[in-house]
Amino acid sequence: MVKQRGERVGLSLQFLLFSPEVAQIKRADLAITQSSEVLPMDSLAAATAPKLVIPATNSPPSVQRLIGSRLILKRTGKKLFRAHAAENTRPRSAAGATIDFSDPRWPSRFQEDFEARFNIPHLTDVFRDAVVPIPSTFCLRMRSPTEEFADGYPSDETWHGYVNNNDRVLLKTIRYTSPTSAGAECIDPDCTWVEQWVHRAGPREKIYFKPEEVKAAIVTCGGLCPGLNDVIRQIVITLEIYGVKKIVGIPFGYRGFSDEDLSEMPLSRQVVQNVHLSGGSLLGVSRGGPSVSNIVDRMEEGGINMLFVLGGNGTHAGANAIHNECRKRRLKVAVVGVPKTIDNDILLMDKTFGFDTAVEEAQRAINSAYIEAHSAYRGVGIVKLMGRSSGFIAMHASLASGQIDICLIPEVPFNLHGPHGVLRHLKYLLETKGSAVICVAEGAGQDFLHKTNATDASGNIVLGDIGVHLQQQIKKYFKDMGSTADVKYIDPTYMIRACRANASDGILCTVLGQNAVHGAFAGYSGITVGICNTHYVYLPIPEVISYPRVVDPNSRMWHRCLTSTGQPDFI
Ligand SMILES: Nc1ncnc2c1ncn2[C@@H]1O[C@H](COP(=O)(O)OP(=O)(O)O)[C@@H](O)[C@H]1O
Ligand SMILES: O=P(O)(O)OC[C@H]1O[C@](O)(COP(=O)(O)O)[C@@H](O)[C@@H]1O
Ligand SMILES: [Mg+2]
Repeated sequence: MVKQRGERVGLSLQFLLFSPEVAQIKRADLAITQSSEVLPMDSLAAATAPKLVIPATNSPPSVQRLIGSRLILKRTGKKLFRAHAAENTRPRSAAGATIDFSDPRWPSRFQEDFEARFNIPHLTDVFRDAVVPIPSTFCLRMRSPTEEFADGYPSDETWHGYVNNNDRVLLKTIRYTSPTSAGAECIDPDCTWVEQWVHRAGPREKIYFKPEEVKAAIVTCGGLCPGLNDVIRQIVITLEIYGVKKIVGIPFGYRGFSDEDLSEMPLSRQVVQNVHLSGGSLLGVSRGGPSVSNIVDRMEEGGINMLFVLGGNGTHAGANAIHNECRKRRLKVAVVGVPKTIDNDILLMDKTFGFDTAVEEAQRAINSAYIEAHSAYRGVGIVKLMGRSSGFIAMHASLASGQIDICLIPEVPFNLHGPHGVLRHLKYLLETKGSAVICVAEGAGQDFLHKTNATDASGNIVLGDIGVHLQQQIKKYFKDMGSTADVKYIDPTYMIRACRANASDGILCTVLGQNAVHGAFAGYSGITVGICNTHYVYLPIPEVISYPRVVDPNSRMWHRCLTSTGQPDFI
């Protein structure tokens, strides 16, 4: 299972610098990750580009100057942490090789490493010359494909709609000139500009599958997310435009590959025509399921040679394992992912589909909580929104509504009690405004809750209900002081997740779904599609799932959220 690599612990800088752990790591190079976590450079996953590397020679005050006054220390487990810290080597490039910043060629070496990491696997890596491409059949000249391509493949060589295999998209677009600049993502202490290019998505002029030889399957895994049906629909429609006739849906996630009582669902334009008009997944979803080897057995038996996998981090880990297993068995199969996560917790992408819809739908719950709180005597509204380890929905929904007084997310530690706690601030709000509204992400404040260590079928930790806990604690706090608070708790999470996609997500789903099919026909496998800096790209799966994307507590966006709510630090 893909898990977060370590426990995150919020600490003040003062404490961080003098804690025993840091006494150790001060002798090693420190990496500041994109989410402002600090860890020894050596323990940074190969796939992780650090925001900033602080060489071991930097004194603590300069660390303070460089990264501001609040940090999250990532413990990778004490033993591992110390073992790495003791090694004290030079900063590593993104690919894991050490970087010697005194070597003037380090930027070009870093760039080469980056290119290698973001290279996207292709069928010809394994089959060399055995796979001969044909001109693309993706064109609009033949709208209703003739049976068996009796008149040859349709093609349109005059159409300038194909993407060149060498086209690239710039992954990072800001040239930071100082590591102290807001949100700075620097490789070295001087913030040297290094271009980081990734592969552009889109239809290619040459394709590596004959449409009549394709059997394509689509599977949707994990939890629901607005837009799943839109993506399914676009994949089916685009496959048909290429001329594919055998398209099936795998029912109920990876489980559909193994359960005897579940069978493939034939798909066509006719079947999917109106599916985007409702939420959920036409195919059904599930967590858990069979082993990768069982899945590939079933794919072999069923003759599936294109697999489109819609899901989050876990699903993509599965997709990558399926891709590797197919390679091991020398199967000419394209496995392409489409990231589905309402939490928006996949790395490197501007956003994932369903997120916009979730933020929009959350407005209704927030507005209701506001009205309840505002109309009650000393009213407090609480809205819990999804976000297992990432508070993007809560942050964006709070910002969009302008009705939230306190936003709590998993990335930013907080106290409930004490002079700087949430409860003390609530008291102040009730005294000054008469009411207050709290928006809390489901993964926030889990330390306050009883841990059961229970996991779901996919191995994800089952979270405690922070909304209920807040409600109880607020009531008790005011009762204990002989006062009162009228607390109303709204949990709209499943109502939000079950919505159909809004117009902007509908378009995102369309482009992602179409590009997934283009990627498969182009012969790529083990890739996923995403939007980076408004352009669509193909990324190798391991790069986007090495850890969940989280809100950077030092980011401009989180700061905007704080200025909007007017909340203090709760530490
Ligand atoms: N590391 C992994 N390798 C293979 N399959 C995995 C892995 N992690 C999760 N899965 C499978 O992926 C599916 C979805 O995972 P889950 O974590 O529930 O949702 P999501 O993909 O949204 O994160 C499940 O069927 C689960 O068994
Ligand atoms: O109740 P379920 O189905 O386990 O889903 C709850 C989870 O779904 C999510 O919205 C998204 O999770 P996935 O991306 O793994 O589907 C989480 O925020 C939440 O914890
Ligand atoms: Mg998950």
